[in-house]
Amino acid sequence: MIDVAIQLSVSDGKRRFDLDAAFATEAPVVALYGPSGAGKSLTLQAIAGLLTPRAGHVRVGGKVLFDAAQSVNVPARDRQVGYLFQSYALFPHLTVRENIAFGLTSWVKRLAPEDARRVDELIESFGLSAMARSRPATLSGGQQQRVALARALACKPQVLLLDEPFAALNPMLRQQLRDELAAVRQRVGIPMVMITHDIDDVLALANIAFLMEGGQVVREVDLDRAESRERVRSALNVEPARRARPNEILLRAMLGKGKAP
Ligand SMILES: Nc1ncnc2c1ncn2[C@@H]1O[C@H](COP(=O)(O)OP(=O)(O)OP(=O)(O)O)[C@@H](O)[C@H]1O
Repeated sequence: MIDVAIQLSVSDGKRRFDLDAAFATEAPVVALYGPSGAGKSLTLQAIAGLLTPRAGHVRVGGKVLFDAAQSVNVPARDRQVGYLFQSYALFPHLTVRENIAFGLTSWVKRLAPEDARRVDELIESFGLSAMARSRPATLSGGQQQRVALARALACKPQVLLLDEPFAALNPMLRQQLRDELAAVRQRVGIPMVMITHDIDDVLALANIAFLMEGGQVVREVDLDRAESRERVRSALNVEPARRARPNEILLRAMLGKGKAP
């Protein structure tokens, strides 16, 4: 269960943005979808504890991570949240293995034997064994994404937050890594909240999509409902003129961004 209701404002002196976002769902894969500047990244940062809302709450899997009324604000490092940043944010001077192990170590704490085993398992299961001693700059985009994903999972998160997980990848690789991510989610069994601009990501991975606009959640589409599925499935039979991206046309219509065919 992910239950988010947050109000916060950010300002750089000249501009101010007010976020007032709320959504709650039992669905395992949640997409936050919407135009640039809608407040999706700020929402993810507030869930992770990187930003503190002035009001509201963040509850994940029955745990209260933030509740303004009850003065609860679990520090980011204790939230058990895995965060995959848009550009992966890998440390260029560390090897693949060191990157994955990073959150499990510190200046004073060396990698414990059980953590080292976990890191090695992740390296193996993400197909990174051959490059475990390489640095990120020598890896392909897809390999870098796998390292970032393995790093996000290393500290056994209770939820995985993904900010545009496929944005940096070419279209061919994107489909392959969507499949891999779906398989990883099945394997680790934790919920995911994913930001995306790409309708195909929503269709391939999400159980529910929340459309964000102007700092608010303005609509939800339950992709598990038979009716929604039927509309998406019927997209495959639309006339040739619309065949370029039929899924996009339909989902845009459902999310209120255009006309249904
Ligand atoms: N510190 C800040 N000061 C002022 N405005 C900010 C600050 N941080 C973010 N914003 C603004 O808040 C709005 C929402 O930002 P956010 O990054 O959440 O958008 P987004 O929906 O994730 O967009 P994108 O899809 O382009 O990443 C944007 O207009 C952004 O410019």
